[in-house]
This record gives sequence, structure tokens and C-alpha cells, in this order.
Amino acid sequence: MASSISGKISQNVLVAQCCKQNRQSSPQCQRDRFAPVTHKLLSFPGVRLSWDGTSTMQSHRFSKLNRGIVYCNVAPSATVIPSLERVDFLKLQNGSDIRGVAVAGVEGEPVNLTEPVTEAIAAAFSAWLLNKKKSNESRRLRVSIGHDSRVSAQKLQDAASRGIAGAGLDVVQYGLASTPAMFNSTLTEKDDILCPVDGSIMITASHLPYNRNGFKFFTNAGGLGKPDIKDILERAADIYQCFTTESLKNSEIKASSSIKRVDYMSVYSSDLVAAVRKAAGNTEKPLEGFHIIVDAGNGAGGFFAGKVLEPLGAITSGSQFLEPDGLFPNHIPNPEDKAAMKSITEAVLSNKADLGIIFDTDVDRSAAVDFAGCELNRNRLIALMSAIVLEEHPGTTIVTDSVTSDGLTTFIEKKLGGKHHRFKRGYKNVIDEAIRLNSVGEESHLAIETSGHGALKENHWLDDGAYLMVKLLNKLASARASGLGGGSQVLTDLLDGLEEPALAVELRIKIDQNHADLKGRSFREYGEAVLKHLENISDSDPKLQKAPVNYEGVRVSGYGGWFLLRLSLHDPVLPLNIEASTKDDALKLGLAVLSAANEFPALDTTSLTNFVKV
Ligand SMILES: O=P(O)(O)OC[C@H]1O[C@H](O)[C@H](O)[C@@H](O)[C@@H]1O
Repeated sequence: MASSISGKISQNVLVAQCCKQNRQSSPQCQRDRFAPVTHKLLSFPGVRLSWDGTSTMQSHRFSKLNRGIVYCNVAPSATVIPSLERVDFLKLQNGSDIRGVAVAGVEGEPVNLTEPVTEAIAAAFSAWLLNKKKSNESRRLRVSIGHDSRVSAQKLQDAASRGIAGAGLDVVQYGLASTPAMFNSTLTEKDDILCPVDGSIMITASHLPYNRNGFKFFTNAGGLGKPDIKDILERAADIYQCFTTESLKNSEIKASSSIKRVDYMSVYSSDLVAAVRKAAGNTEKPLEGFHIIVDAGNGAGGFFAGKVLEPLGAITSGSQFLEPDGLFPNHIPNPEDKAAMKSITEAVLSNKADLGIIFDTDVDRSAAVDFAGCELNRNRLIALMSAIVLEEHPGTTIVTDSVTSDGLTTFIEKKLGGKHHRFKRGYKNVIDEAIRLNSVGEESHLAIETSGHGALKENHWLDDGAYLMVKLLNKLASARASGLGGGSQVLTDLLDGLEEPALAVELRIKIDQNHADLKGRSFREYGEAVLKHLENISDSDPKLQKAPVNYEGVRVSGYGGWFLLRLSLHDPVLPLNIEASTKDDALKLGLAVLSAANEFPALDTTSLTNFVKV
């Protein structure tokens, strides 16, 4: 419970408990042994914390001069938990997400996302949030937590709740939820369900295997970016090394009184329903008679059938894998995955449905399949969304990731009259770039990746796979309202004129980080050297032309196609995309890359060598 001091609400932070034992054993604590600790993690406005060794932390208003200074004294009785492993927190960063191994049993993948680690990360997010937001005088800050269907979800949700409650913030648990719903909870104005929340945590590892898990964080300004995640992990490392048996026990007791549960997915779903009804001129059941199949891949997207499509009048029989199952027994929930797309396509065809909709585990990505089994994912989904958005906003700029096809550019610019801004890979990069363009006067309404991530300006730049599908449903409903039949043919017709390559492939070339040829360089530096060399080779080959505008890696046209070699956002890998109108041309492009790659012994070029051999 927060203690009320001088009539103001103050936030307690239980997690700053640096014990004597810890100080003796950890270098940081030794450094800080006789001095007040200046912890970034506790630098919240105007509050000094002191702990007198009892289980209660006391907050005192503190002079502005001393903001951020924390006195952290711990009772000698506190004991370090022997089972607390050393954890390299910064290794848990994955771009603008946190990802780790939460379930034991996979060889070579030791668990590094334990409950105490999670508690420390959630406490660190709370401290970060307290720094960012001035606590409302009338209430404590609150944080919503939701999760996808992973087997480790419940225990991580409980641990994260303890971290937040221990920091003196209120916790609102949503249970099974989608990532976009979590962001949305920072925007919803609805007091009776404790919205808006000040911050939100989604527990998910997207489409990764069952043993992984992770976190995404939101405020009403959007998803946290890389620097914020790094900051949070640094704070979490400090917090973690100060954990004691007592502090962890206390946080459990504290958490039980600060946790509320809310059925937020019903609220979020009814917003989606309202959006489709509104677009259809306030018709109650604009999808009446449409047969639409949902494939949630046993992730969190099952709600879309029963809570969105059915209230709108659609028939959803034949929908599959709607039940959450964190072992993902049917297929990987990933609209880029070939087996997943095959599965939904077969379901649409065998049920003679009008449309199929598929989500990734946490529903921030999606794709569709038309009545004839035509996959509407990757470049096609971008083309389709561009057609819809450009009808509404003629001439607008469509921001995409870097691996989009040349045919897509021609389609957006020549057929649709828009502008294609091919930017970098990474959904956050794409969304942030669209926001930046608007801020400098270039109108953009859509930011979308080939991975199926997509965000619209009209939807607060929320990265929302379900909302992308709502836009397709609006199109179906409005076409029928204006007398057009043919079900999802209306969507496929929008793709008329999109040139597609005969062959499109993505190969991932690994960099062996332990190879002597790195000569002390990081894999990134090594990868950059590969790219530079490839650029030089391409410049000197008259059959190859470097893309005039390119924001990442080396993109080159030639032999009736193109290739892009770039550094992965996360891994020691150089992903290579090749598209061409014949297999022969694709091989020539592959050979050009291979001749450059062969000069770098730390590269594992097996996949490329096999590709050019065929
Ligand atoms: O650079 P890569 O390894 O291909 O990964 C890039 C991808 O990473 C994650 O999955 C992000 O969610 C995507 O937005 C991004 O496109």
C-alpha cells in the first residue's frame, strides 16, 4: 500500500533493498558500501526512500536538490537468495522488446527469464514510468499486464505483478490478451475498468518457440524504443542484485492487495466491432452471410471469431486453433510461415469460405486468404492495405520495411498514385518513420512491414494485426452494401496490376562470432565490412546497379531482379533477399553475393551455396 504523506500520494519502491551481504558480494554494492546510492532506478521526482530494515519502505518528500538520491540500508538479517543466478540483463534486449528463455528443457537454451528476473524488470519499468510521468495527485500510477498463450505466461504475469506492486503502483491484470489491446489500454478513457492505464506490459515472445517469452512495454505515447529498453534493463540489473529472501517475500504479500482483474479484451473487441459498424453506416450486422475463418494458431487471437466476427453477423464455422495452447501443436502462429499459410488456405478452401484470417501469437501481425486460396500476406498485404488507404487518402506516403519488392513500388506509385517510402526493417522503425514524416509535413497514413506488422494513423499508430483485418472487413461490407457481390473477390481485385516475381527467396547467412577472422571486431563491424565489400564489387559490375535510395544494407538491381543484403536487427546474421523473374536470373544475383561473401571466412554461406547450386 502506498503511504499518504502530507496529503499526497507517494509511490513506494520495495525493490531497492541493497543488503549488506549483497554489498559484500557484488562489485557494485562494494562500490556503494559507505555512500548513499545514486540509483537511476529510484530517481523519481521529489521522493527519497529509506529502508530501516523492517519490511516497509518509507517514502519522504525530499528537497528538489536531492532528487534521485536514494539511501538504501538493509537489515543485517536479510539474506541473498542462493538460487539467484547471475544474469546478463542486457542480453535480454531484442531491439525494442525483451526476449529470453522462460522454460527449461531445450538443450543449449538455459532459462534466463526467471520469476525474480521478471520481477526485477517489472520493478524497473515501474521506476522508469515514475520518472516519466508525474503521479496523478488523486491516484497511484497503474500498469496493465496481459499475456499470450505461452506455458510460462501465468508465472511471469504473477512475477511482473509483484514487481509493479512492490514499486507501489497498481496492477491491472487482463490475462490472455493481444499486444495491441495492451497498448490500447493506455488510450481507453473508461474509469470503471481503470482506464486509461499509465503503462502497460505485454508478456509475449511473438512466434518464437514455446520455451521463450518476453515483454513489450507501452505508454500512451506508443511502444518503448531501444534506448528505453536498455535503460530498463540496466535498472533491472541493479534491482536484481539487491534482491533478498525478505524482499521477494514482502513483494508477494504486497502484490496481493494491489492487483485488480479486468476483462479488457471484451472492451477492446467491442471497439473493433464498433469500428466496422460505423464504417458500414451504423449497420448492426454488416458481415451477415459472409463466411470467415479465423486461424489463431493457438495464440491469443481466438477472440476475433467469437467477439468480433460473430457479433457483426459473420459465420465462423471451420475456424481453427482458437484455443490457447502454449505448445503450439498445430503450426507456428506466424503469417510469414509457409506451413501456417498453407493450413489456413486449406481451411478456407475445404470450408468454401469467403475469407481466411490468420494472426501471430500476440495479434500484432496478421494476413488473409481469399475465397480462391490466394494468400494475402507479405507484399500482397501491403499492396492491398495501400489500395484501401490510398482510396481514403489520395497521394499519401506508404512507409514499408526494406525487403519490399520493386513491383510493390511500381504498384503504389504508378497504379495507386501514392508514394512508396521503402525504409528499414523493424516495425518500430517503420512506424516511427511514418510519424516523423507527418511531423515534417509529409502526409503518411500507413506504416507496414512484410512481416504483417501494420499501423494506421487513424488508429493512433497502433501496431495492430486485428485492426488491419478490420480494414479488410470494412471493404467487404461496403462493397456488398453498394451492391457488389463476389465476397472477397473485391479484395483480390484491388491487387490487379501488382507485378510479382517468379522467384522470391530469403536466405540467412550466419556470422560465426567466435571465428578468428573477426579479429576482435563485433559481429556488426564484421557484417558492415562484408556489406562494404559487396557494395564495392557491385559498383564495379556494369550489370548491377545500386538502388539510388536505400536505408539499410546493400540493395542492388540487375538481371531482371534485385537483391538486398543487410544486417539482421537482432542476430549475428546477414539476411539476403533475392527476387527475380526467372530462376536463372536469381542464381546470377546469388552468385554476385556469394563471390563477395566467400572472402569472409567467418560467414556460413551454406544456404547461399546450396541455392546457387540448384
Ligand atoms: O532483421 P531480422 O532478423 O530479419 O528481424 C526483423 C524483424 O524482427 C522482429 O521480428 C520484429 O518484430 C520485426 O518487426 C522485424 O522485421
